[in-house]
Amino acid sequence: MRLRTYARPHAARLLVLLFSAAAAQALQIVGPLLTQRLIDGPVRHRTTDGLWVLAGLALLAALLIQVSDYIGRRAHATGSVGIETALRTDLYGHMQRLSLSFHERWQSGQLLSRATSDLRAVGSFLAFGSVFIVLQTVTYLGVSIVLISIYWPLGLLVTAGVLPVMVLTYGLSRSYLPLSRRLQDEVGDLTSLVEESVLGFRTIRAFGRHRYLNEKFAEAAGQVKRTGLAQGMVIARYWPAIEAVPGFLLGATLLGGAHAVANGAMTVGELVAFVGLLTFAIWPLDSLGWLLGEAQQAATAAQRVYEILDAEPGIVDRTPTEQLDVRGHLRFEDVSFRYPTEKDPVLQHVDLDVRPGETLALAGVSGSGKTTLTLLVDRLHDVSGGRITLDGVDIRDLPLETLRTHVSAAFEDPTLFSASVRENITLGRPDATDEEVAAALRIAQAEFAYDLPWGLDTRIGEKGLSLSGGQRQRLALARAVVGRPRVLVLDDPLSALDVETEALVEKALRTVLTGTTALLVVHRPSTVVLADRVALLDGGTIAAVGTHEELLATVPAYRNVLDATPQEVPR
Ligand SMILES: Nc1ncnc2c1ncn2[C@@H]1O[C@H](COP(=O)(O)OP(=O)(O)OP(=O)(O)O)[C@@H](O)[C@H]1O
Repeated sequence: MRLRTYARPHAARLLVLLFSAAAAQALQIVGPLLTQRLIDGPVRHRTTDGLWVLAGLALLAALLIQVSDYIGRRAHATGSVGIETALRTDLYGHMQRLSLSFHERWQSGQLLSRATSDLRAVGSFLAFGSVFIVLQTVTYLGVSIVLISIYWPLGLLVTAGVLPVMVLTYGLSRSYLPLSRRLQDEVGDLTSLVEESVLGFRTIRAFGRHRYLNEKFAEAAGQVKRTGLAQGMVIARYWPAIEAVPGFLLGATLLGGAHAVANGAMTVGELVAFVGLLTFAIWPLDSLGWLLGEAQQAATAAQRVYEILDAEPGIVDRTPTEQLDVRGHLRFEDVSFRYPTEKDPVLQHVDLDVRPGETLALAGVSGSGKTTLTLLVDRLHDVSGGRITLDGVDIRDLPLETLRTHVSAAFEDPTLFSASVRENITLGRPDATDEEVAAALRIAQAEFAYDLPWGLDTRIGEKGLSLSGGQRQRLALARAVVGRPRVLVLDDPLSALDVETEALVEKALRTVLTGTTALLVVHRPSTVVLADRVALLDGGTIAAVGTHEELLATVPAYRNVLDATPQEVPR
């Protein structure tokens, strides 16, 4: 019922499918009825009178069946693809709106299997199964009425045949549904495993763990097999019984029909027509069982899809205020944050005041909460307590788009997309000019991009040209600084650079940072020099704030944090 909104725009096509399929079914019934006329007419009276009319009608019926079939199949194909596309687009759009916490909680394989095989099951059922359930029910009822009108005792018997089929199908679905859900979840886990091994191929090879992973895969695949087999066993238990019903009906019809003909209650032609029509009643009976199974599969798939569609985006626009002319005054006021999956907060009572144009470095031992703090500025996570303001406005009261236009970020792990260099750089600012892109590349010391085979149009990222870790990081930095954002959040963006390139990037960054408010996660003394002040994080709270020299002189813990940094290289 919830999916009907997706079926509604295709209602016309579904109706065409329903009517053309109904017409085809009705025309099929003409065959046995013409046979009856043939046997009880020309055959019985050994004459050719009316033979050509009957033959012409049979030919016409056959032609019309082809035409309806063509129309029906066309309607089905366009409807099914349309519904699936609409659902897939919505699902993808919704996944993009969902918060970082959602994506951290869900395995990507589970999302993938929902967006592919589950959607396919739902789309195909909406455009095919649902229509045919209606159609087969109507056909069954229609044929039953014709059978009752030919010879009511046998007609009633055939009509009653639907009852055992329904009972058996209900039993089948009760055992089959939980297995079907389990199988779909297990396929999701298997997809995650495959994805992980593809992405982590280098690490797996380097550690010689491919055998271990093969075993893990075999175990997961074995589980999928066991569930698939269990499903097969359920079908094996119920299906022969369901199939036996039409067989029994045919036997009873032949026996009862022969009696009726012998007693003169039926003509031979009527018996032949009855048996011929019976096959049209058997097909809906058979397929109803199968269609109901499809319906159950689609219901499970839809349930899995709605688990994503029903997830709240979490981070949304709250009564947005009008657009700001952002100066870049960033304040953390008694900010605390707890990951939804954790009991204890990661950040507590964080008070920071970063003035417009100021660069504040965040230092602290690993796990002290530096990255988490940077994620709050872009609202990738929302604070659990306190507030963050930009020019005095709570960032939750700013439209997300405004906030993310003014706040730009580069993370430690530079993700590049399978697109051109230019598209990667202008990801957050599609309207950036060539000059702005060139300036960003200069600042990030990423001018190597011009020397790539197709310059800035060279495709990089997955299935694109391979770049070194340092090159990727420089492009990610260029992406962050393009168009001179008001607020810049950089999480150790120079970690993969050699000493010389780092010095060059730092020199160029200095010019950007003079006019930009920046939060800079630092791990080594060389990067700290870019900052006007440093905040030392310790166990999620601010332990000290001051200039690099002040902290070096007065806070022993600060000296330890920077000294302990493994990448520090004498310069
Ligand atoms: N998605 C998450 N869910 C739950 N806990 C998390 C999550 N991400 C980080 N944490 C925890 O939050 C704490 C702070 O992590 P964070 O990454 O902010 O530290 P960090 O100071 O940036 O560390 P590093 O210098 O190693 O990058 C850690 O204890 C970490 O285990």
